[in-house]
Amino acid sequence: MTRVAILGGTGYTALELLKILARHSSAKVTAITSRTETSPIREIHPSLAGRFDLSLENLSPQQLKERADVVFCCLPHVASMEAVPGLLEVGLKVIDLSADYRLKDPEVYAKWYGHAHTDAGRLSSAVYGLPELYRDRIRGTNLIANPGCYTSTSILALAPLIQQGLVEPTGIIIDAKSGVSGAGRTPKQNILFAECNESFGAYSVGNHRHQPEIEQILSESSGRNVDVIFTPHLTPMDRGIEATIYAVPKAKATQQELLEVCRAFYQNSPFVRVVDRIPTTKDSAYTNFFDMTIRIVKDRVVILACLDNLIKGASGVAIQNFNLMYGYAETDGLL
Ligand SMILES: NC(=O)C1=CN([C@@H]2O[C@H](COP(=O)(O)OP(=O)(O)OC[C@H]3O[C@@H](n4cnc5c(N)ncnc54)[C@H](OP(=O)(O)O)[C@@H]3O)[C@@H](O)[C@H]2O)C=CC1
Ligand SMILES: CC(=O)N[C@@H](CCC(=O)OP(=O)(O)O)C(=O)O
Repeated sequence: MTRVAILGGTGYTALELLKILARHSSAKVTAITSRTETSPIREIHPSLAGRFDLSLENLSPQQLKERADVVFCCLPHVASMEAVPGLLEVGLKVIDLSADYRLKDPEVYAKWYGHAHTDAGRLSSAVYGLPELYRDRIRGTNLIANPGCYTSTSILALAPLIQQGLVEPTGIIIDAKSGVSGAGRTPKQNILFAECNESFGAYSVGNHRHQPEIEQILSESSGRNVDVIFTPHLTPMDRGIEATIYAVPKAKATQQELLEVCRAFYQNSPFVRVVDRIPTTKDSAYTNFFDMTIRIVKDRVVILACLDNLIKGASGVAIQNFNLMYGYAETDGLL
């Protein structure tokens, strides 16, 4: 059994992690933290009643080390890079769900997050936790930078065709839509029911922080200089992300040939489904699957992709990373 602690236990990603860990063959949750709450976890997340008896606690790194082997850090960015160094220093492994260790360049981080990086020395060694691209690196690391939800959708959709030189790496347009849980459980005005219900719109146009993350990972993994326009939208659903992506073809290939390239690329990836039909968010809701298809429309390749932002976009992929780090089956807890 691997002993697991969760930081930020009152939030949505923590809840999804706990639901998955409850059915994992080899993980035992031994601590769940909060800065302020001390209630039993079943009172904060009633769906966990009967599954976990733990209460929330405010624990130091040393106290966590006595109880756990690995920590899932479910804190907001900035708060996370304040917590992670202390956890690593006492010898814990860390899977960080925030954005704090995803970008390699601290200046790019400061520009997009509006905050100087306080643990910049670890950015080069943290491993980007997208198993479909970096399975081997994930196996040997102590610090996982778990990907963002829009980012996973966009990278998984584009990586095969960019790596194979089948679409131009520049001028790519990613038109993405997210359910409201993507914004977390911490209250904010734009996610109040009366603001977002029956309403739909774009936000952070041209300046969303997932744009440099998508470009960094697609460029690094393909060896090409990838440039995208990323436009996120908030849609009045609980959960799910859909991305419609437009790219210029670089070589002559039919729709079926492009689908076959993607199927071959993901043949050893149990959570990627390259399908013929157009996927919807309901197909992958509450699962760790990523669904994609391709159409050719006039002179563009159009990729359509969906995942559940809280599972494949956050807590599910975090468990995939945990499984790889500890040598468990990649699907443990997730099917
Ligand atoms: N929601 C999503 O779909 C996705 C989220 N992520 C990332 O995962 C992380 C967690 O997200 P999510 O669970 O949705 O967030 P929530 O807002 O639901 O929960 C975050 C938790 O962190 C704690 N917290 C809040 N502010 C601070 C702070 N300043 N210092 C320390 N702890 C704090 C809170 O717990 P308490 O107040 O009890 O201490 C809170 O419950 C974030 O970094 C997010 O960007 C990544 C991919 C997708
Ligand atoms: C709907 C919504 O608000 N979504 C969030 C993305 C959630 C996510 O993946 O966040 P991190 O990259 O910070 O971990 C946003 O646009 O900020």
